[in-house]
Amino acid sequence: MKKAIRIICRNLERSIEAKKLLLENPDIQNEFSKSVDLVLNSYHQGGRIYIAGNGGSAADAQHLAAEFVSRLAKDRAPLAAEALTADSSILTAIGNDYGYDSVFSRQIRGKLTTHDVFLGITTSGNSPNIVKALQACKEKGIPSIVFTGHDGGEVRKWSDVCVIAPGELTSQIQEVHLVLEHTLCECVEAELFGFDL
Ligand SMILES: O=C(CO)[C@@H](O)[C@H](O)[C@H](O)[C@H](O)COP(=O)(O)O
Ligand SMILES: [Zn+2]
Repeated sequence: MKKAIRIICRNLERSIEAKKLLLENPDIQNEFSKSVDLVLNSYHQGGRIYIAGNGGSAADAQHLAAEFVSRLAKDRAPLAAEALTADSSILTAIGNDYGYDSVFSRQIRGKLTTHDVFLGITTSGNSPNIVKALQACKEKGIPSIVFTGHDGGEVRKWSDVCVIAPGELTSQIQEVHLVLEHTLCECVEAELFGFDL
């Protein structure tokens, strides 16, 4: 029991430390602001946001898509958004027939237009299916954003906007990503629906 208390306090300190680094870094904040502009631009053109990630970041992709389509905090019209992680038939068919690295890139080729925007979430910045997804976006002229960590990894080379969350550990980076994701939705809905922030 005592051990659990020590660990929760340690983890809270770690989470606060990573978030504090973002609070003090205008370059990352500026890059984040570009991600809001890209998403707004897509909605203004009648497009939508498509989101993908692996593991905890797949859950984040679905969490964020749900908030766009349903709502974050205030009542408003639904916003079109889709997580590319949610259809087990599509994921298993592509995984089985073309390989796991292609699970997102093939959906991007099939579903997205240049009016849409893709958001990849990867703490390492090196998950091959996210790298391939960004390459597919480049090929098709689809705007792309990544929320990543560490030095930005491979995804940094292929994305239009790359927001690098501070933190040494995957969990810390994911906890910063969640703040970015909620803030992205909050900023987009405030702008589109005239909410005060
Ligand atoms: O949630 C966690 C760890 O907190 C894990 O499920 C984690 O998301 C998985 O290991 C992912 O495969 C990591 O992928 P990525 O963030 O490096 O792209
Ligand atoms: Zn996790």
